[in-house]
Amino acid sequence: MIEVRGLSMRYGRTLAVDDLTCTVKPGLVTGFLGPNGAGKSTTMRAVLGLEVPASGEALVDGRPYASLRRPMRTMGALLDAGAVHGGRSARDHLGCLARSNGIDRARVTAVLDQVGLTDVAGKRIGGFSLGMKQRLGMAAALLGDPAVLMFDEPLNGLDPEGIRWLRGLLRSLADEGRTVLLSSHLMNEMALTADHVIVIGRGRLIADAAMNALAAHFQGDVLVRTRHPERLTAIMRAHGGTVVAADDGARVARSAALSAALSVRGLDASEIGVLALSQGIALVELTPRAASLEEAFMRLTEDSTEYRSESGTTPKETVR
Ligand SMILES: Nc1ncnc2c1ncn2[C@@H]1O[C@H](COP(=O)(O)OP(=O)(O)OP(=O)(O)O)[C@@H](O)[C@H]1O
Repeated sequence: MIEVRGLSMRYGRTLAVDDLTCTVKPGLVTGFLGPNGAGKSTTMRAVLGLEVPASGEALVDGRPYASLRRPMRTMGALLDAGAVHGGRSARDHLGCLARSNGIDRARVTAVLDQVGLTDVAGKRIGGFSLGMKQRLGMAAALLGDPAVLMFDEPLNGLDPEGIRWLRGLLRSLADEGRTVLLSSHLMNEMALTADHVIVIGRGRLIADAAMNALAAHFQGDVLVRTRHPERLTAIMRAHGGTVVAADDGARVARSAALSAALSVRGLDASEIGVLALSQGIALVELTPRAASLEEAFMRLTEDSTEYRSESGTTPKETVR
């Protein structure tokens, strides 16, 4: 388990992490999401004890990482896949790590196999692609067979096959009961990878929710096009619908040119159709629209920016 409690991190005048509290639980793949500069890497560095917090703390299995007796056996991390000695072979690199951490040499062979690098284990790391370096970084993180794993943007540089492989690996690690945290700034990628998401914006917690709860929270709307928007809006509101003018877009058919587009939430398409019929209102279009998680993410992180510009503070909105 990883616990972050009231963590704040500063770089000079920049408050990179602002009173962040969250828990990463075992048995789940947890996505750590936020736009560029949100504070994900800084939080991960704090978890590894690489930065000193301005306040608060980050604990791994109940203890600060720096105080762990055998850190690599408790937690494996990959922050920067490029930060390896290019002159060594993959096997030598892992062998050195194993030796200096008192880890059985047999683990080197095991993790090389686990990440699919056995065939190139004797080659110099300098000639590795970014995807291969990501796999090597994974191997190093797995070397101590730790119960907690943390990866910063591990999907970067992987081709589609590599991404599929990594998703399978993360799933199997979580299924073994390990704690798995990975960061990304791409919500759609995370939707296919994570069971749970922690979203931050400008260093503050925006959402901490199961992936399916987040998807349900951001259900899509129904696009309704009619020549009688006022009457239809009134009847839909009377029946619990939330109605706003919809973005008409550029692709309005000529037959719909005189109509207005409405975005409706709280009523489904069939309910809207029945209400329109009951009032004798013709509909030009009735389209349920699914919100992608990428949109949900944009809306979540936009909210934090909006509040900031209005009041100078960002609220802690936890979607549950
Ligand atoms: N070494 C540093 N010195 C000064 N400022 C820094 C340093 N590292 C990060 N920052 C600042 O702290 C904030 C958080 O950065 P961080 O790298 O943690 O965000 P991130 O969510 O990981 O972003 P990305 O997705 O771009 O990696 C940003 O405003 C960034 O400019």
